[in-house]
Parts: sequence; C-alpha cells; structure tokens
Amino acid sequence: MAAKARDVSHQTDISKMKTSNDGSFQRAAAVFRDTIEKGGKFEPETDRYHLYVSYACPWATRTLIMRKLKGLDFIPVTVVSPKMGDNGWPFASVDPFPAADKDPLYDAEHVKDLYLRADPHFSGRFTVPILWDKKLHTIVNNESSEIIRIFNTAFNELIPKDKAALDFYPEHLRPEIDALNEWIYPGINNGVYRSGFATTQEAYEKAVHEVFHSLDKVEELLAGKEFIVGDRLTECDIRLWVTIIRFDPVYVGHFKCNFRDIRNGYPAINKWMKNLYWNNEAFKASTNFGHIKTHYYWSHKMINGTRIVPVGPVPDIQPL
Ligand SMILES: N[C@@H](CCC(=O)N[C@@H](CS)C(=O)NCC(=O)O)C(=O)O
Repeated sequence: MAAKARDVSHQTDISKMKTSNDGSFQRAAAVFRDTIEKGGKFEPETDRYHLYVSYACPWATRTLIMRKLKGLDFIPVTVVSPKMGDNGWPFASVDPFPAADKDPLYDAEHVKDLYLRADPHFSGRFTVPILWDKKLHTIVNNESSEIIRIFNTAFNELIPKDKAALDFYPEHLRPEIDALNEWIYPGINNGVYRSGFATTQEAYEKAVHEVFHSLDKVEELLAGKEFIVGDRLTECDIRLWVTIIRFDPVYVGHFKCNFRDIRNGYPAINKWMKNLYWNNEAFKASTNFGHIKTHYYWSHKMINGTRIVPVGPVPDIQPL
C-alpha cells in the first residue's frame, strides 16, 4: 500500500500524544461522521457493514452493547488485541492475545491500515470503534455516540419486530437524555481520561474533582432507581455504564481517580452497574476484564512504565 510510506508514528504511539500547554488532555473530535439511511451513500443492508472494536475501549463497548440489544447479528465484529503499542491497535495476526481476532476483511496488521485504506491522507488518531462499509471499503463512522444511534434505528426494517420496537433514544425522553449526556460525558466518560492523561498537577486535580463531583450527582439520581432516565433502559445508561464498569479495575489506580471506588463509595451506582451486568446479557457479553486491564496498564507506558498489570480488585465486579 503506497500510503504505508508515510510516517504516521506520531498518530499511532499514544505515549507521544501531546497535552495542551496547561497539561490538560483534550480529546480530538472523530472525523468519519456519516450515517446509514435509505437513499443515502450508505444504505441499510444486511451483508454490508462490519464493526471493529476493542473490548478494552469504553467507547467501542457502547457499540457492542447496542449491537447486541438490537440483535444486529448481520454486522460481524472483529476484536483487536488490547496491547496498543507503537503502531496502535494490532490485530491477532500481529499479537495473538486471547479473544483477539485477525482482520477477516483485509488481513490488516493494525487498525491504522484500515484508516489509511479509507483515506491515505488521514491525519487523526487511529481509534476504535470503526463502523466499516464492505461495499465501498471505507469507514462510515468512527464516533461511538453516533454509531449507537445508527444501530438504534437504521436497521429496524431488517430485524425482527420485537427488536425493531426497542428504542433507546425515544423521542419523549430526548431532552432529559441530552441534558444528562451533556455533563456525564465531560465529567465522567472523558473526565477519567482528563484525570489520567493530565501532565500537570493542576490539570489532574481539576479533572479528578470534576469526576467525583459528577459521580456524586449520579449517585443521587440513581438512588432507589433501576435506570437513570425514567424507568427504562436508555442510551444514557449504556453511555455511563461502560465507564463505571472500568472504574474500580482501572480508573481508581491507573487514572488516579481514587477519592473513592464504586463498590465501597457509591452504593446506588454499584447496584445499577451490577444489575445491568448480571441481568442483561448484552452488557456481560460485551465486557472482558482481561482486555480492559491489560490495555490500560500495558499500553500507557507514559503512566505505567513497568507495564505491570495489577491483579486486583478481586473480584472484578461483585456478585449481585
Ligand atoms: N470519539 C471516539 C473516541 C474513541 C477513542 O478515543 N478510542 C480510543 C480507545 S478507548 C482509541 O482507539 N485510541 C487510540 C489512539 O488514540 O491512538 C468515540 O467515542 O468513538
């Protein structure tokens, strides 16, 4: 591939990622932002799309959960190795980690090869998840919050009626869901990264206080409730859950979010998290603690130079 000649190491090696002048981490916006719709460039079809994920990645896990909930079995999934090294995410052909896959479409070695196939001049980060189009050999969308909305509705005419009827972003709850997403994303989902990736004491302290302030708010919201919005599962639960499930195993230690952990410090959040994990297969089947822990502790060598992966907490998640 001609594009391979270009040096993209500054895009693949997370330890070379720059923070802002004040030491704060700022996440770049995703670049591929198309949708799937009738009459559009990407039509709803059963044998056309493919999902590339990492079990380690919270954003990718959102898409895995939504795919399972909606029964989108005709969108196959390929899982990368959790050990994101100098070339970014590898497939199993390069790093045969348990439960990682080879790339079945192009036998790519790394996720970066897919991005460079879609756009040889791509200058952003080579992130997962990727919703891939097998027909046009390109990326439809690489922004999880949009992929889950595509999955929520785009294939409704191609799936059984009971699955099509499931709506995790229902019209009448949208204002409430949007309002929650607005502070849960910066405060918690991205807040833990801003805490962990900060390179100054000030930037870290600002972020970590925001994380726990936001968790305190969620704890209040979830007191005596099964779901965050109303009495039904919505995308708001999915978006938050993927961060909370990683909190005790990774973010408390690796990202220094250690005022409290979930299991001892947030009873309502813990109950909500456990209930979704143990009672809803879509959540449990999308979670692989080995991938989660190995990824963060091994890949971020600017944070954990020894690459030692801690054994605890034991257990990864408590029983119900
Ligand atoms: N906006 C993206 C963010 C995805 C993202 O940052 N994924 C991380 C893994 S958790 C990644 O692939 N990072 C690779 C890199 O930055 O090199 C989304 O929500 O889908």
